[in-house]
Amino acid sequence: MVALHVGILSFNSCFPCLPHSRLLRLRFTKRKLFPVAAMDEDPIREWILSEGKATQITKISSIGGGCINLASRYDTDAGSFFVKTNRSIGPSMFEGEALGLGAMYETRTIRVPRPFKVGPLPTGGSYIIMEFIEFGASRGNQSVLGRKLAEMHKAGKSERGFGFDVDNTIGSTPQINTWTSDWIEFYGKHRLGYQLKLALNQYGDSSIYQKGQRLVKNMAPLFENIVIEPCLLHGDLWSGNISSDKNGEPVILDPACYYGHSEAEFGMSWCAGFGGSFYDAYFKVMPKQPGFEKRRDLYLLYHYLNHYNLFGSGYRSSAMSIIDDYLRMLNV
Ligand SMILES: Nc1ncnc2c1ncn2[C@@H]1O[C@H](COP(=O)(O)OP(=O)(O)OP(=O)(O)O)[C@@H](O)[C@H]1O
Repeated sequence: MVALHVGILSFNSCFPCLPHSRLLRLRFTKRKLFPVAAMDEDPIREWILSEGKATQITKISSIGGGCINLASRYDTDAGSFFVKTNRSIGPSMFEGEALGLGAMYETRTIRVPRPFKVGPLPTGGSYIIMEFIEFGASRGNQSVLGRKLAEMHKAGKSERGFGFDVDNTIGSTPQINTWTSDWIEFYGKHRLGYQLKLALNQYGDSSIYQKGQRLVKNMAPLFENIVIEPCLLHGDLWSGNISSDKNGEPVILDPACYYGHSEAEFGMSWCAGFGGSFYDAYFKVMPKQPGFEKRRDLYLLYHYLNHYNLFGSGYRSSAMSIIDDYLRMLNV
């Protein structure tokens, strides 16, 4: 198969009986019909065998676990690569993932797979190639995870405010990351407001929409007496996206990165199993801010609303009771 990537020679080996002139004609026709030349027909192989510095792909095996994309391991003489493909969605989703992984990788704090390449598949859809990580058996040490996550929050700073260079997705829901200088405005509009609008459009749920918007307009007192600096967040930190490498070092995967309030990172904590040692280690590096406890549910709310929008009414009551509690607490 490697030979397929070296143009006329490889063609020759596939059609050994054709006279040279016929071969050239065939090659020409093929190029005309398919502007993407043979070398580009499998851009994943092409990248691995060029910039990936491999001369041979020895094995390709599929990896289960993900819900949205097809995942594979490519073993080569230059090591292993992790590849995800999506047959219907264009490269923008993986570009968002690669930018997020790249930003986290650059902080040199917590381990994340290094992203290598994103592109379109010639048959439609897209792919991402990244560093393959050999996972260990355990979930890793909670206090190391807490410390390294806090180190990432501390190191990942933004000069453009809250947001990210591209929009990305949370699950399969679009996540809008328009740069905004004010956190309360960003969280109200692009996080809670976006999900509330989705619930209104999707389910006609005007009750949750109206109450939720009332909370958005009146939530400023929850942020009194704190300075909120934009920190690089993983954005979708739940147990399915947390692992450890074979040395027991924590690894975080599959991000929905943006620069936001550090506390928003705990919005998926209801599915993350963070224990006391995790939080103790985290707060040693990123001290707990006044009012942390009273904002906790506000950050869960975004993800409960997203689950309501993705998976239906089972999550509505959790979202609604958070909104009702805040409206009562704020007396609005
Ligand atoms: N860099 C990597 N190296 C090795 N294995 C990986 C790597 N990244 C992810 N995996 C494995 O592949 C599986 C699928 O990856 P991932 O969860 O990113 O897929 P996805 O379909 O994009 O995500 P999801 O459906 O969970 O949103 C994971 O459960 C994990 O076990």
